[in-house]
Amino acid sequence: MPEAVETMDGWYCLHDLRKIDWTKWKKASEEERQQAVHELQTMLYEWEDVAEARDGSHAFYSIMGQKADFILMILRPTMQELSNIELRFNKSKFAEFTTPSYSYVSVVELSKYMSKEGDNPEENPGVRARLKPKLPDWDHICFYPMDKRREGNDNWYMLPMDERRQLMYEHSLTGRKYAGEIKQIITGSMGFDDWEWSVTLFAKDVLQLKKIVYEMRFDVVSARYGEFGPFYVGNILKTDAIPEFLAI
Ligand code: VOV
Repeated sequence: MPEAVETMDGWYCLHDLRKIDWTKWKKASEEERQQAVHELQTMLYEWEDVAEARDGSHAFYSIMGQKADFILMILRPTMQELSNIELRFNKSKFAEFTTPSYSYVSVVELSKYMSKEGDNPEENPGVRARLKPKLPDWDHICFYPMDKRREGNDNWYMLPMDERRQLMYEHSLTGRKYAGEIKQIITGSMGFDDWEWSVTLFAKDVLQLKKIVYEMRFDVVSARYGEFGPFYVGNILKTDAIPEFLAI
């Protein structure tokens, strides 16, 4: 029986994607709109303080196309805290003008494929920091869920550990070419949501998102074993810029 790789798990993660009901928003009174914007900004400023204290992190981006209007990605030490945030958002005035479009529940995950014999990566401060990451405030985000295939001869879960390790190593070489251009957060979601991992990429130059995903299609681990869910791409929505984003 192939051996399962050990994972290290960090902060819990919610990707919350919503649409804005622009018709309803336009029909609301100026006072209602102001209340909604103010509440939303207050929440985000509070979460910025949480991030400053290194008790969590979040990212807020507008989404291109018709699948959603914005994404809120939240990281917190416990699932309960994520739940409280979701509830608070749902009870806010602004939420009255939104409809859900997609959500994803997971936990920041690093695997031990690359660990050296006898090493305990959990003791490594760099590894510990990556399990509780500070999400970058780069201009663009790309989020998608994915699986590793389990079909006939293309069954990732039947490969021996050494073969999987080698394929992951090749994957990491492609990834390393994008150092400084792309920051990736991989979260595991087995038992939590419909796919096995979520991939969240941040880029300063939006084109680098297309380039890395394209190049990785040729890595065996993606070409042969990758299955992908819907892709979402967007632009940063800074808290101060929200009134302008929502202005009508
Ligand atoms: C930005 C670049 C980048 C870099 C440097 C990088 C490196 C690494 C390393 C070293 C490791 C293994 C150890 C660990 O850290 O877990 C991983 C792990 C993983 N990756 Fe990755 N990945 C990147 C980027 C990157 C992308 C763009 C994708 C999507 C693939 C695509 O085709 O769309 C991806 C996927 C994953 C997944 C799903 C896993 C977990 C798989 C598993 O079976 O456990 N990843 N990844």
